[in-house]
Amino acid sequence: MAAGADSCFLGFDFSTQQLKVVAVDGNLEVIHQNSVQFDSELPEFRTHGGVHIHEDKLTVTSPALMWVKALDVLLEKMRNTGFDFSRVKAISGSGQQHGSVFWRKGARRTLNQLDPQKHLHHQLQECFAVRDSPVWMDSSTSDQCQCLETAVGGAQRLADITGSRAYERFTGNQIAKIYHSKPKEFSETERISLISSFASSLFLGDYAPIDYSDGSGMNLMDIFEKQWSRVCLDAAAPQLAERLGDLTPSTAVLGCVSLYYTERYGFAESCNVVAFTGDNPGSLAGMRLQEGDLAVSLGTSDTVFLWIRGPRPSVEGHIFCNPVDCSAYMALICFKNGSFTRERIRDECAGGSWECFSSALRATPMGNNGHLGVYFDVMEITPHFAGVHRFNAEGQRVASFEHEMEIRALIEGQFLAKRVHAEKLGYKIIAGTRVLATGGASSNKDILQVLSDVFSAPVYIIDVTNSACLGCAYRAVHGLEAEAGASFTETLRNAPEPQLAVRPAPGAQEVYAPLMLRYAALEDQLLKDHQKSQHLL
Ligand SMILES: Nc1ncnc2c1ncn2[C@@H]1O[C@H](COP(=O)(O)OP(=O)(O)O)[C@@H](O)[C@H]1O
Ligand SMILES: O=C(CO)[C@@H](O)[C@H](O)COP(=O)(O)O
Repeated sequence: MAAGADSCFLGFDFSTQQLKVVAVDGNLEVIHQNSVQFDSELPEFRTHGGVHIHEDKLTVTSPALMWVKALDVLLEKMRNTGFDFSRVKAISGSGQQHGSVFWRKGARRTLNQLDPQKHLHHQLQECFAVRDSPVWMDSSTSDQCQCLETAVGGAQRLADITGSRAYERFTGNQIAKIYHSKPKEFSETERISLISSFASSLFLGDYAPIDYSDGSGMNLMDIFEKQWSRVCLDAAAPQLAERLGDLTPSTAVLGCVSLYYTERYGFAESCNVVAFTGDNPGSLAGMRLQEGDLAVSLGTSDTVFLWIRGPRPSVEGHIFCNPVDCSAYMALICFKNGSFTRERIRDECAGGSWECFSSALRATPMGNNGHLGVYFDVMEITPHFAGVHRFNAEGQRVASFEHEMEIRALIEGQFLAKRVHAEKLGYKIIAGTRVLATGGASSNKDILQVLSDVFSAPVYIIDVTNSACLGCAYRAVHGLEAEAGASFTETLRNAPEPQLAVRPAPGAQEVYAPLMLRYAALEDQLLKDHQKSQHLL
């Protein structure tokens, strides 16, 4: 790698609950980490878990200005620790996927003329035509999803173009909802960004393009042609192409940081901004996923993702363009009931302590003596139903489990679901399979042990639980070399390898192989019951 050891690269992650940053030096060693928690450090925005859940329980938004203020606070925290911004050669970053920011007419001029004497949030407060941005947890756009699928010729046809059938959180459907429900705000909008491209716009002092990988999560982009799909744009809203701007390769250098950052924080004028992307694509880069590996991210959402070459989009799961290799793809499955559900069960069954939660996992046997649970506190994405459902070893529904059993049922249920759905996508666990874990809950070894047992495969972790930040610091390094043709793997060959965290316990395969079949059948039945109750069958 070309950079000297005294140079440095930053990776930001605008995720659901916090803004985080990781800095690596020219030897790819992590030299700084910092974060801003939205709920506790920016209480004036009154978020819970970084979001506002509206009265209908379906609409979920976050104030765009909160993310701007978080950046003010984060950069000041870094400066207060003596962080030397003049060493930074390039930055990149990621954002929670699918969320959208609606810039008001005139916002571009404000971005172009940022005054280094003032905070960003003071200057940008009038710049959003829609103050509360829809985020990935929103599930209020079923009607728009139906319209889009009808317009293109069905769910599979939409997946063949965009990599996914219509999903409520996907940006095109969210834009269609805003167009119909807030026509005035829509007409005042000059640009629509994803959270990732909104964040890079803050650094560039100008509108940044949406990258191919995060752009794949919109139901608007043709993932094979890597351009907007005319039929999808037309189905969502008028004059959308001009409001979305161009798409860009995820490895592209977009320009240099604006004067605001050089004058206020001492960044070098030559500091490059490499395209920002989605947090899951960022994690793929951070874990340096190889073909054959399976990554499990245990953040606010839980996701499973894979590196793939010959994508075959289907009506389950998503195909995104690969963020580090333009000729490849990634498959992703998202589960909405992740950390918040684990926190609820921790509070109800383990006195609010992760240590007690872990003790319960250690005290209970693999397979939970046949007790199985499905814990969907909110409408799940994969599969699409809600509710808490508990079953005893005989398959009979029961109303409750004792505390320790409940904790194991939750974690086993979450991981059985991941394996069942990964295998539905065609993934096979074979000898040599590595499961790479990341996200906040990957710091919990007892949770990782269950993951390893359910998948009957060793689990690896990287030092930094936030692989999206690390991945984006790596992408910043690679961005400077990508134009000359260097591959991500070559550029990152000296980065630390993921470390083995846990191996499956003896006998795990025998316990979980039959449980997987049982879980899959149960989930199918619960889905059918839900569809019947909604008159969908
Ligand atoms: N020791 C732990 N055991 C299990 N979960 C944990 C532990 N520590 C933190 N977490 C979970 O990590 C979550 C945050 O994960 P993170 O990946 O940072 O989220 P995001 O990137 O979506 O903001 C918290 O909501 C919390 O539930
Ligand atoms: O919707 C998805 C992926 O499709 C989520 O994974 C979001 O990208 C949110 O990420 P976290 O904040 O939970 O990491």
